[in-house]
Amino acid sequence: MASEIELIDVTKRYAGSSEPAVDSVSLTVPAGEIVVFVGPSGCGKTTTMRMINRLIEPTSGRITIGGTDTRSLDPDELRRGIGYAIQQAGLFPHLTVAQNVGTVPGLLGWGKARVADRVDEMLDLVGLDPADFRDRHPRQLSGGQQQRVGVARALAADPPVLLMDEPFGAVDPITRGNLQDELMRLQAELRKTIVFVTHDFDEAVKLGDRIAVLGTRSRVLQYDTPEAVLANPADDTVAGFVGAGASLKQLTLRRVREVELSQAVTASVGDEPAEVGRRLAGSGHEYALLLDARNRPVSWVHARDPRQPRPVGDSVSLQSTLQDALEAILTEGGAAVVTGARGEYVGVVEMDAVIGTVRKLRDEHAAEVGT
Ligand SMILES: Nc1ncnc2c1ncn2[C@@H]1O[C@H](COP(=O)(O)OP(=O)(O)OP(=O)(O)O)[C@@H](O)[C@H]1O
Repeated sequence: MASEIELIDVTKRYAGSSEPAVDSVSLTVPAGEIVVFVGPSGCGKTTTMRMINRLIEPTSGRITIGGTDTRSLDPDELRRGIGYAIQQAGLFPHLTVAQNVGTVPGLLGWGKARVADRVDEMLDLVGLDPADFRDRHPRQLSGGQQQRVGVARALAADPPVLLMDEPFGAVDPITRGNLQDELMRLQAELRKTIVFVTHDFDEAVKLGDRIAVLGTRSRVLQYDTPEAVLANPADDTVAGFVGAGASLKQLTLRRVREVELSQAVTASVGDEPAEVGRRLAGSGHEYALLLDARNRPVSWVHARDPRQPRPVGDSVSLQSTLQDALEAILTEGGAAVVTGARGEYVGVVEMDAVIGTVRKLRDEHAAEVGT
């Protein structure tokens, strides 16, 4: 069960600072969604996030979780109900992986056997073999493994709310991508309310159901879906943050199944070249796609040279992103073959269809904001 989080006019003034670190922020995080706070260093992301679990007490304003004012709860009790994952994982170095993951369930008074079961279930969930990892110490883990344990620990007591502060900030880009993919897979299953802090805009686009772009003192510059922020940055500051290549980034948000597919001229691998030539004649196409007995694409043949097939290299599925499709189009030179669940030919995606989709997206979002 997830809970909505609401920040109402929340301000934080640190003692001795003339300016507030967070100035009157109001924002609703819908239940079961990932909201990413993204903004430059020092803008107040961490302060804003930590006020949610009262690691930092707001100077004024109100925060509710599932409708309950957090000030009405004991801070320790509040924090046991909120998962918290941070950069460098923040594991206790002298405790084993199992003891780290079992910390909050232990504090909640769960019995030993139940905690042990839960630890194994959580390690499994984040892709670590419990038999191999439960008795290790954090120093015996790679950075990526430590981050996985950090996520397992945050989820162990099954909290409805998860706060994640640059949780994948300290690992290499490939591990980071894998951890992001895993978080998305977990979230599809768990549907927690997640607040995620990063200064990496691409990470925000990939993970967020919504993105809150924050400026100085945590002022909310734009709060919208990644599609809308990319298509229509609210002002120059947001545009600067979105950075170059906004249209290319949009391609990672759209799937091949959303694009109108074209049909290639097809023939069977065993067909006579003359038959292939007949099919191409008058079709307006230069190439035919040869399919095997199970309808799977094998090679392309050119009308002028039907005896010299060229193997299909890169193909995409209906679930692939348009970025993958574009990559395949460029590799294949013209069109990318699209296959279904069993590898069967479904259609082809062409450059024009990709361009058309990006243009349509931009028009839709332009219409929404009335520009
Ligand atoms: N304990 C503190 N006492 C005084 N000022 C603080 C304290 N913690 C943070 N600040 C100040 O508050 C502002 C916001 O800090 P915060 O850590 O929330 O920003 P951030 O956006 O998370 O930054 P980063 O991305 O660099 O982690 C900064 O100017 C910082 O110097």
